Amino acid sequence: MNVKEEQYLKRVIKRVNEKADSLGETIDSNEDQYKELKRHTVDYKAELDKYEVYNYQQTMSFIDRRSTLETGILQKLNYQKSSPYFAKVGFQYQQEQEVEPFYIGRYGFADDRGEQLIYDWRAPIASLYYEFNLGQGSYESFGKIFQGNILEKKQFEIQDGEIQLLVDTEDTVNDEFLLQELSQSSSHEMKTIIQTIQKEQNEVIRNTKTKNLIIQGVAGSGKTAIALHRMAFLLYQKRASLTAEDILIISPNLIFSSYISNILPELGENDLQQLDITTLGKSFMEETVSVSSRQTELTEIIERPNSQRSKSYRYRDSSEFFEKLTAYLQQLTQQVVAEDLVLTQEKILSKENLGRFFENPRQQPLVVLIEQVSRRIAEEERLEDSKPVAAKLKKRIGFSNSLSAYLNFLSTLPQGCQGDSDKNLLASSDLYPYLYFKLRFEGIKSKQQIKHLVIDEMQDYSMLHFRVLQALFPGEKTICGDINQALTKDQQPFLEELSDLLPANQLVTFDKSYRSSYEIVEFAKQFVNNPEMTAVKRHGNPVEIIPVVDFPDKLIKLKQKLVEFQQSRFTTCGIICQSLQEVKQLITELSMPLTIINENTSKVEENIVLTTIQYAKGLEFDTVILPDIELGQLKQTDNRLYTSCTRALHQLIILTN
Ligand SMILES: Nc1ncnc2c1ncn2[C@@H]1O[C@H](COP(=O)(O)OP(=O)(O)OP(=O)(O)O)[C@@H](O)[C@H]1O
Repeated sequence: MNVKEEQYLKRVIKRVNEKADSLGETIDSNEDQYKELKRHTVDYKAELDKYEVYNYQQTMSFIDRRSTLETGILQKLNYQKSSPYFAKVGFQYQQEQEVEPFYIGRYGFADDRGEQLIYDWRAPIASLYYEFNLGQGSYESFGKIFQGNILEKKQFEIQDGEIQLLVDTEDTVNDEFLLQELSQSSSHEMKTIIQTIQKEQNEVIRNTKTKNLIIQGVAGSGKTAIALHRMAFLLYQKRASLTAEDILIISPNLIFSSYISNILPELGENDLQQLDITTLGKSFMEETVSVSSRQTELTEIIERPNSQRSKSYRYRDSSEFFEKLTAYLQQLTQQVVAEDLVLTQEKILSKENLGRFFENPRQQPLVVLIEQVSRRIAEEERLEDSKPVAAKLKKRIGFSNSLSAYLNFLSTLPQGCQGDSDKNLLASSDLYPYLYFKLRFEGIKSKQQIKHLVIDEMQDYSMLHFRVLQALFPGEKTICGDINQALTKDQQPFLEELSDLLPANQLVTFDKSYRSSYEIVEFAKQFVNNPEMTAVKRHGNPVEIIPVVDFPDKLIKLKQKLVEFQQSRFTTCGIICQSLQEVKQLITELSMPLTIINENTSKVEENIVLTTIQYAKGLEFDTVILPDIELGQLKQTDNRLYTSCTRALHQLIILTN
């Protein structure tokens, strides 16, 4: 029992309560005022002129907006009543005698007298907690560096207004706290990690300078968590110029979107917009053509990697495909300048001179370039109208729109690689190649005013995806993923290519895994070639490998494990299959409440989940069961097996044929 800290906590909670009570009263009186105004406008409808009505409406909308704001503040105060802060730093500024205490919490709090009793975890002063051990420390605020000595660091676990745990720590974040945090059971929603952000993670979260930040990290190293905390930090830091509407997250599927959707609201910010890559791509298409499902293509590539379809889909990610696409675009330009241009009966522009107009260092879209060139020719040759010139040049391309030109390009590809796009249905694997083509052919107007793009699971996108995204969203980006978790391809030159593509980038690498127990990380490491990967020293059960002889035997053993899970302290279990076929078989045989995750699943309702790695990636479960692994698979490198194993926090069970 630390009397001083108990007293401070009481004082803070008292002030929070006072503020919450007074705000509660204000909200109630706002509500009364709103109702009163509404009643008045209804009762006196016939007598009010249009200006009075307008005035009433304006006042009501103002009250409404104020109430929304105040209700948000009240929610934060209610949280603070129970758990106002989690850390304290005692800091002695250089050349000062006094040691000032700073308490750090999820939200900041100043009482009515303006005394800052709690600092938001994103405030500059909180860097002292995340970045420094006891001793010398500094932080930057408004461009000024404040230096001094950190003489005290405490970490708290406060629940229901009571101190449950209090430790003095010399380090940045105390290990005991981290381990306690990591040993908790998971839920189907991602949690905030503000209490235990690690030094190297903090540097990324607080990085405001890098335009394109790329985070390559081993499974469970906190990439997604960090990317989201970084957004919360930027929203706080740049609140005058950045709002939640300015940020867009590209997420791999619906279930992942729902898994991460509560982080920003928990941190007191509005939720961020999320879109999958196909929906985003489709929003840039003016044509009324449909686009097939990316998830169906991914399933084909994962489950039948050698089928002709898979080869054709994967071909679109290859450098050969990109070279052919670029060459085709060049050929179209060549066609435009291949012959002399008859301007009038007397005037002919030689093809050599025409060619000079078409030098294109700024890589303008071909159609735009033709229009510009036509205007220049008309000006130089004193023609009345540039349109007939443009029409003649466009005719030489042979296609009136990007889609027909792109479909023609597909027909020039080697047999078996042409794919199955047509004028009514574009294959998902053709969507971004097509958008790239369109960008270079007639251009795409960027509609969205997105200032920051977050791309998670970067390894599952091709360079063409990134080329298009960079062209459409030239602003800031946070891109994270793990090349060893690539679902569909060998990603060796991926990071180099990505770095070359994005200007002003910084690549950060994380090797420490926080999600899984030591035993699980050590086991999973054998499936990838990454000796750098390390685990937090949090021990758990050994990985269980259970041989099964046939399907009925498998069912018995699987059911038994599920019963054990239900009796354990764990709350979430993921059964991750190698194929959809296995999922289908298990659905009919496992007669118990479980949630099947597929393309359309947006919420997990049950504790047990049945799915494939395509949908489980990015997620996590206390217990993971892999029901259909061949013994031979355990002896070789395998991205998908690595990804599957690392979904587990505490327990990994593998049933082998
Ligand atoms: N500093 C931390 N303190 C507490 N928990 C952490 C910390 N860093 C990461 N974690 C936890 O580790 C788990 C993995 O985090 P996250 O999903 O962000 O990792 P990831 O690198 O995106 O994983 P993957 O690539 O395997 O999907 C989460 O449960 C997260 O809360």
